[in-house]
Amino acid sequence: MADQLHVVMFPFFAFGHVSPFIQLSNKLSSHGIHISFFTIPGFIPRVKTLLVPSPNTEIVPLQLPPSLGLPPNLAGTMDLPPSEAIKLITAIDLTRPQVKTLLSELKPNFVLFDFAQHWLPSLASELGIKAMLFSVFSAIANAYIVSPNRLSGIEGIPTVDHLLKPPQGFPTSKNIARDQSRVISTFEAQSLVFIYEKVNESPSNFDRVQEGISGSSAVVMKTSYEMEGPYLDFIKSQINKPFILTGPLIPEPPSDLVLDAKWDEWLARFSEKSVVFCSFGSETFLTQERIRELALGLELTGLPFLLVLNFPAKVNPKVALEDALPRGFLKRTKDKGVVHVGWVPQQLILGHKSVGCYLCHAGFSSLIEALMNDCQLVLLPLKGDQIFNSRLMGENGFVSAGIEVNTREEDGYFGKEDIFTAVKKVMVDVEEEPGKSIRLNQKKLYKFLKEKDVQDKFILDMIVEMKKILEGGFS
Ligand SMILES: O=c1ccn([C@@H]2O[C@H](COP(=O)(O)OP(=O)(O)O[C@H]3O[C@H](CO)[C@@H](O)[C@H](O)[C@H]3O)[C@@H](O)[C@H]2O)c(=O)[nH]1
Repeated sequence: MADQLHVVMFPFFAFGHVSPFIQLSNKLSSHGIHISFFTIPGFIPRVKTLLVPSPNTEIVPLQLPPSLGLPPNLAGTMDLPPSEAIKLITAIDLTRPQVKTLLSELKPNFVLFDFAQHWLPSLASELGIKAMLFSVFSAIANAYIVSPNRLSGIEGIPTVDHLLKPPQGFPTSKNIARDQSRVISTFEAQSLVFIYEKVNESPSNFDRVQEGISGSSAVVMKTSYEMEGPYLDFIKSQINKPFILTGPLIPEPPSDLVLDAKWDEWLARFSEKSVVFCSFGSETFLTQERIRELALGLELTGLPFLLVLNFPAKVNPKVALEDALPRGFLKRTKDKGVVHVGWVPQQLILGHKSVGCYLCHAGFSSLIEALMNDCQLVLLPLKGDQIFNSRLMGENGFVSAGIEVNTREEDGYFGKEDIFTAVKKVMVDVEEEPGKSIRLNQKKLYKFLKEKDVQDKFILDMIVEMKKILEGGFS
């Protein structure tokens, strides 16, 4: 089919990035778009369970160079100690010749790439292929962190003090601010500094994004006006490119449709919408102190809970968990709580009828998965974009469909009472404010996410925009 659009997907190889690229692939392939999905061997099993099988879709393995000593079956940053995560970016940079060969053979119309591959647009352009940066981050996070005017008037790497100030024109209202002038805390600003730092000769993530955007035919974002209107307007005012919004990309149900009996039976012991599911995505880890306070806070709520914890690579999870959990905790809570270490089928758990609340790090896909399953949100962001997702969704945010856990300005500390208070607001005190309004807003968003035609239109519009770009309607 000569007129079938062909799109190569080239995500950064961390699951939080691969996952939205898969969801977009599924939507596009269901509308007849041919998808070639680049991934590394360690990811193939997981990609296969989520990528809906279709004659329109193929997985294309990419080999990371062995010279960096990365594990051969690496499945993203979660398999690397945090200090080595940068190696994955370097390894992706080194795939450039391989990517060039693959793109010249595949001859797609478009390649969608991630924040790290700043070199991709020029390579694609040599081959007559259109490149588009697909940002898996929310507009609010993009607006605060990588808006081109972020570094205006700043010499060198921004400090925490610089990062405490939003870029000029960022839509702050007294609503979103932590106090009268600030959107984020000192602890949160500290987690952003690395984004602007060069590592050895490698460009900073900020510079990678700027270069990636500047070479793109359009910027593709996983969001919508309903969710992020003011932040989209701001980012559009800063970037002179067409924007394509994919909408929230409601995930297709995973192909292993059924929840393991082990989880299903345990969850089914509790009443409808009563269980607090608590997890932190694929690459966010809690310190021992945070684990202890979180566990005690969950116990205080008296609600049933499923707590999923993970630890950085090379840490012994059994030992780390034993050290972190309060003495006697597992015994005291054995009738109501489970603590699990390792991967869980998150979408299926959120979809279980007994799960009513999701306490999480505010990873963007995790938020959408919770909302589409009609779960209440308790937000405990720890770094980067999570902070802004949480401000967006939290009590005072534009969406205001969840509650943020109160944390300390200087070090992000929270105590068990902070967990208890936040959960109680959306799960117990539901006839009082703020729980009442938050639940109403959560329901509005749930309805928006469930409107199939509305969601489908984002993808139909995207296809129209892509055709326009090919016809020269856009640069
Ligand atoms: O045990 C697990 C853990 C995760 N997931 C899935 O993994 C995805 C995780 O998505 P998300 O929470 O958005 O991302 P993170 O894994 O936290 O990864 C990163 O990438 C996101 C961008 O997509 C950012 O928002 C996060 O801050 C960043 O940590 C979701 O589809 C989950 O369903 C599982 O199925 N099982």
